[in-house]
Amino acid sequence: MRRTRTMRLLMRRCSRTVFLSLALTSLALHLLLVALSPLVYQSSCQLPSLGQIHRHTLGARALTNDSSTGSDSPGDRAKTPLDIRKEDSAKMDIIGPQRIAKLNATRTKIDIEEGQGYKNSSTKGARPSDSLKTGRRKGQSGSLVKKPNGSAVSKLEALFNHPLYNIPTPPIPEDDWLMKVKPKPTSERSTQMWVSDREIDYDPAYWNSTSESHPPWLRFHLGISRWQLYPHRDVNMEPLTQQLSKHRIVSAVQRPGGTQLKLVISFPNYGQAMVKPMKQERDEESNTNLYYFSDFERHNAEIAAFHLDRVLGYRRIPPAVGRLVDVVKEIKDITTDQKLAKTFFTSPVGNVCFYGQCSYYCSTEHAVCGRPQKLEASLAVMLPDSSLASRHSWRSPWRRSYSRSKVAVWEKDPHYCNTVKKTPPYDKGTRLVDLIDMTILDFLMSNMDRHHYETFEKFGNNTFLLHLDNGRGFGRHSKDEPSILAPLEQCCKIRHSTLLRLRLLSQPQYRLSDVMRESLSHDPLFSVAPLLSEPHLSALDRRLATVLQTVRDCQERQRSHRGGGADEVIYDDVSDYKTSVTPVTPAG
Ligand SMILES: Nc1ncnc2c1ncn2[C@@H]1O[C@H](COP(=O)(O)OP(=O)(O)OP(=O)(O)O)[C@@H](O)[C@H]1O
Ligand SMILES: [Mn+2]
Repeated sequence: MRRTRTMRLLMRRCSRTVFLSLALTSLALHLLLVALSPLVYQSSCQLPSLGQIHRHTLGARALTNDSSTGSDSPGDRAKTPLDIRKEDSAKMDIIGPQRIAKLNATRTKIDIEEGQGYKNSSTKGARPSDSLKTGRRKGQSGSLVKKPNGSAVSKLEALFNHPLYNIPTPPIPEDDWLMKVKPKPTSERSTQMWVSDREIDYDPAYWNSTSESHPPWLRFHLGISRWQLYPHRDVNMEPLTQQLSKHRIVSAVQRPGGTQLKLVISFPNYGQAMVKPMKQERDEESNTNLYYFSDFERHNAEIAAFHLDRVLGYRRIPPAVGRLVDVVKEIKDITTDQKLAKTFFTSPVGNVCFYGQCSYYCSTEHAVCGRPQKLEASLAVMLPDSSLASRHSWRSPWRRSYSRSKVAVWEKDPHYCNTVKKTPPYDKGTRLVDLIDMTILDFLMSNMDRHHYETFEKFGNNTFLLHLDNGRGFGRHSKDEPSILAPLEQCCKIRHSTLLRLRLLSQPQYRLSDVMRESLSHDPLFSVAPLLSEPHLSALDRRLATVLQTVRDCQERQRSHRGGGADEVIYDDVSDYKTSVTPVTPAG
């Protein structure tokens, strides 16, 4: 009896040991698995390419769940593109042919009426955009409107709450995201162990599959889709712009290519930005004797263009913010670019200046100068490197001649659009109306320099157009440039969703100049001076009226030529809402 009991006791102890060791082995295996599968970011390539961009390697250390990049504010940890991918992205407002096709299956009723931004139950109580503060600021003065419940709301919030900016959409298919997060094959681990000698300047990168561990610039990259650069009410916008304007700059080099001086700077979390320095005072108008191709690039135009693009509901310009850069501490002292370093000097009044190397205005006479060291600049978040997401550059069919004597074909041939319409990629899909969207943006800011536009190659011809390089906008407020509208005038086509938003912006309760003033008041440089002077803001309203008049003229011409029938001027991208959409009528 006693022996049997001892045996049973021994057996129990033995099996406990076996279970314990099994559990320990399993735990160890799990830990090993976690350690060997850091998650990286890829489109066609993977994180090593990211390492190439920054001349550093990161992924090998992305082994832990520790999100201590030391830079993200608690607000960063809200909903991110990755989270959005996982959940129903019903709040994302992207108008594209594919999406519209899908909408046929998911008919949604929204009620768009003149001045009835709160009628849609789905947007009732919607949070104001995270990138917009609710507090009243100087730039908001006179821009408050009454909600149906009597409380006041800013015009910009009212605009962004409007159903036209909150069209429910089905989830975005996996292939419609520009970048992917996927487990990194373990074999590449060793290549990522290389450590740069300037490592000390950068934060350790503990990134994994959880979006909270990603820095805002990476979240921005992961949030780019086939139809837009970032979603409406992007919770990442505030942390992203905060970092651009405040983060320590650890590297500054000249960006090669292009005609004018610009820099690429890097942050400790490996984020990068394209920097354009201030070259012209806000209230200065471009010299009328300068051709558009020899005009200065303006830092405030880059910033204002980003705001305008967002206000128009396009979201096709990379976020850009203003910053007072210390030209000594944040450029001269840290640059590894010898060519750039050589061009620094102190002006007769003691300001630190530099001019860099480029084909236009890179000389002592055109140097950019700090006061005495602080220089205003625009910082635009860099798109994913082309080794990760290649872009196609398209020559605009309405490109100007870039010659003092030649005239472009479109300037001589009023039927030029008939040729363009038959030419790929303008003969199919939304390319033509996308180009006209861009035309409207350019006319509003009077940018004559849109010689090219870009698209992400991954999405082929069926995608949005990137509106990069907006520095030559907002040069003159006292004059409009009707020739910029040539594509709209000659093709007489406009996206319905664009037209509806433009009409909304022409109404007093959403007035374009008011929402732009308010939007720009959130830029850090607002404390130095408003990004756009009042005459520039008024010019926006005047030009918007011209765009709407051009559309009406087109419709009138069409009616008189062909009689009644369908409206061929409007490209119908909102037909699914037609039953419930009451057209927004223009003011006046
Ligand atoms: N935010 C960005 N991220 C990545 N690349 C960018 C970004 N903005 C611009 N670029 C790229 O850099 C190139 C040069 O920038 P940009 O056009 O603004 O400068 P530029 O001096 O005006 O050039 P150009 O004289 O050719 O018009 C652009 O053609 C574009 O491909
Ligand atoms: Mn340019």
